[in-house]
Amino acid sequence: MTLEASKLTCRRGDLELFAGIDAVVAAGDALRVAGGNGSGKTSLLRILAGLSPPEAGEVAWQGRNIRRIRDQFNSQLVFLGHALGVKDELLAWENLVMAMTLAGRRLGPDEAIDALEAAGIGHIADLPGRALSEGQRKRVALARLPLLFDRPLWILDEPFAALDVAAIKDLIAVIDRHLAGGGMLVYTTHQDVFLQAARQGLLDLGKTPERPDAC
Ligand SMILES: Nc1ncnc2c1ncn2[C@@H]1O[C@H](COP(=O)(O)OP(=O)(O)OP(=O)(O)O)[C@@H](O)[C@H]1O
Repeated sequence: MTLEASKLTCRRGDLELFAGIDAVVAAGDALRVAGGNGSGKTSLLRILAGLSPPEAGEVAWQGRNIRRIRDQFNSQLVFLGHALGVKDELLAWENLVMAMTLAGRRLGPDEAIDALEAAGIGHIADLPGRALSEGQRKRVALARLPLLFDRPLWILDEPFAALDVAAIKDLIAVIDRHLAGGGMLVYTTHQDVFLQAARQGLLDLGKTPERPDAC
């Protein structure tokens, strides 16, 4: 299994965020995308997940352009972006059911509550999204991960942000299990975290590019 990015260029208006980016992620690999605020990390992750088109270059899954195998690619992918998709009006367990439904999986209420308990947040299962703290919302969103070990490619934007020390440790354990089972991870973080993956890559986008007309 391989995700391969070739010569990716991303432009936002007049600003070229990055150009000529190459990356290969294979089974068991973790690739960290680093860089300053506004350097283009989220933009790159969205391109790798097929959510935005690159200005130039291509992303291939198993050697085929992801735009040509969209459904097949999506069935192999877990993407968790800044917008966690936790709805204010749904209870925490209902949010998990909804996330799994969107991933094409049926999850019953008891299974959802079990999954939240396993994630250490069973006590908030019956709270509506609007009553959750930022870290709790994040943990509700992350609770889908152990249910999706069979999806090889996880693309996670700032998964550790807003988590407390224990939750970070739990998430590292989930990710390590995913990678040990041949899963793949592309992620961003502003915190240093220590994963067990044998092969860990770093793609540093550097500082925020200056606008061409900046003085
Ligand atoms: N839809 C958009 N339209 C216009 N500009 C955008 C859009 N999305 C992002 N940008 C700009 O592109 C640049 C990179 O944004 P991006 O979110 O990829 O950065 P980042 O490296 O993830 O930043 P951070 O570390 O702050 O999360 C920023 O200057 C941002 O304002």
